[in-house]
Amino acid sequence: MASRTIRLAVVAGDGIGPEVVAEGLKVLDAVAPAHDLAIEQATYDLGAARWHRTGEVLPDSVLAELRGQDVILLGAVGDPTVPSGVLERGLLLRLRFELDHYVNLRPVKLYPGVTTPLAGATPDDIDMIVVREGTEGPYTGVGGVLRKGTPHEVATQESVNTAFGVERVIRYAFEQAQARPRRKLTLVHKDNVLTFAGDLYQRTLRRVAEEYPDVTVDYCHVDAATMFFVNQPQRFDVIVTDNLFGDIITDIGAAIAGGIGLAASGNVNPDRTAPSMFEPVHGSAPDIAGQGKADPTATILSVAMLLDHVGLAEAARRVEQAVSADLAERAGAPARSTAEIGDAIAKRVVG
Ligand SMILES: NC(=O)c1ccc[n+]([C@@H]2O[C@H](COP(=O)([O-])OP(=O)(O)OC[C@H]3O[C@@H](n4cnc5c(N)ncnc54)[C@H](O)[C@@H]3O)[C@@H](O)[C@H]2O)c1
Ligand SMILES: CC(C)[C@H](C(=O)O)[C@@H](O)C(=O)O
Ligand SMILES: [Mg+2]
Repeated sequence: MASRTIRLAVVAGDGIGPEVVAEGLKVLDAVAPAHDLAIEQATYDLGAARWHRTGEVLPDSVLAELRGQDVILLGAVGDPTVPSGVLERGLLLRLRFELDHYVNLRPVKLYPGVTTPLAGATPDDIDMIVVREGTEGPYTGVGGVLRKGTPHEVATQESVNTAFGVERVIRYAFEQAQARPRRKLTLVHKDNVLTFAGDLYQRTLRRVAEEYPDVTVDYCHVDAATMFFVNQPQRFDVIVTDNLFGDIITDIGAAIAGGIGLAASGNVNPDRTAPSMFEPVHGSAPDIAGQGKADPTATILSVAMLLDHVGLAEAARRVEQAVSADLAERAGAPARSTAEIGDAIAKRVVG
């Protein structure tokens, strides 16, 4: 009998979600035996198909079951046949909010041999962690619409930032920065315009910084940050930022580190009061769904983050090394299908 069992909830979701999740699970199954790990897997049918069939997005009973799991692996949600926001807000964001995923952890890392659009950039130049706030900011849904459909319509969407929420994500970012060789933390915001929220982030950063004297603190407006991602990515080590800015800069991060098919993430509840959820940064990619073209690497790297989160650092390293070795051989090689990439990485994990 395995010495460790993890209860894993799988929400494959829409579009390429099921395709990439299948490969993530393939690699997880491959790595488990060597680490004496058993996976108790529960699959949850959530997403566009269920919504069409039943009108349900995330029933409370399913949410309650998910709370009882150790960890969640999610593919992607969203479908062109479902009104925009129904699944994104009702399923994905509801999970992040209800399970208190206040850290959205998004590494931006160029692996050796991967082609980047940044001329001359090396893996040393692109190696950062974005700590994106996950439960506040403009994502809370506060706001509304007046006189809808008239020429006098007014739509508001407020950014909600609490002292409690800002401090806990900043503390987490300091811990990340302190554990890395460069020990540098950059706040990315827009405090010259968003003066209330930006000021709360700035004051909190400076107060918490006193407890981390060995971490260098820096600030960058988000518009400038998008530019520096492209022309000076080595400026960044750990970034802490609000929910929306973090969403945007991590797509840029994915692009500079070899593409959205490689970008992994974790929706982390650091206090472990509910299961954390790991998922690729990308969406359901309806333009390539069902064609075996999706790159499952982001999901497989998210599985590595998942393993690390549940305390299996050695297994996580093994998966990351297998991915890195696979990536190193891709340049110039013929394109492979989703399953072929998953097979190759699973084989390396075992071998
Ligand atoms: N976390 C999530 O579940 C999540 C994230 C982003 C978008 N979405 C949703 O996904 C749907 C599509 O959104 P979008 O088109 O803006 O973003 P997207 O990330 O799905 O796709 C953007 C582009 O990247 C490509 N791409 C994405 N993942 C890829 C992969 N693994 N391999 C190769 N190419 C890949 C797509 O083909 C597309 O051209 C929308 O409904 C959106 O709301 C969900
Ligand atoms: C689909 C959407 C709600 C989501 C976000 O904005 O967080 C996505 O873009 C992401 O990056 O995970
Ligand atoms: Mg996004």
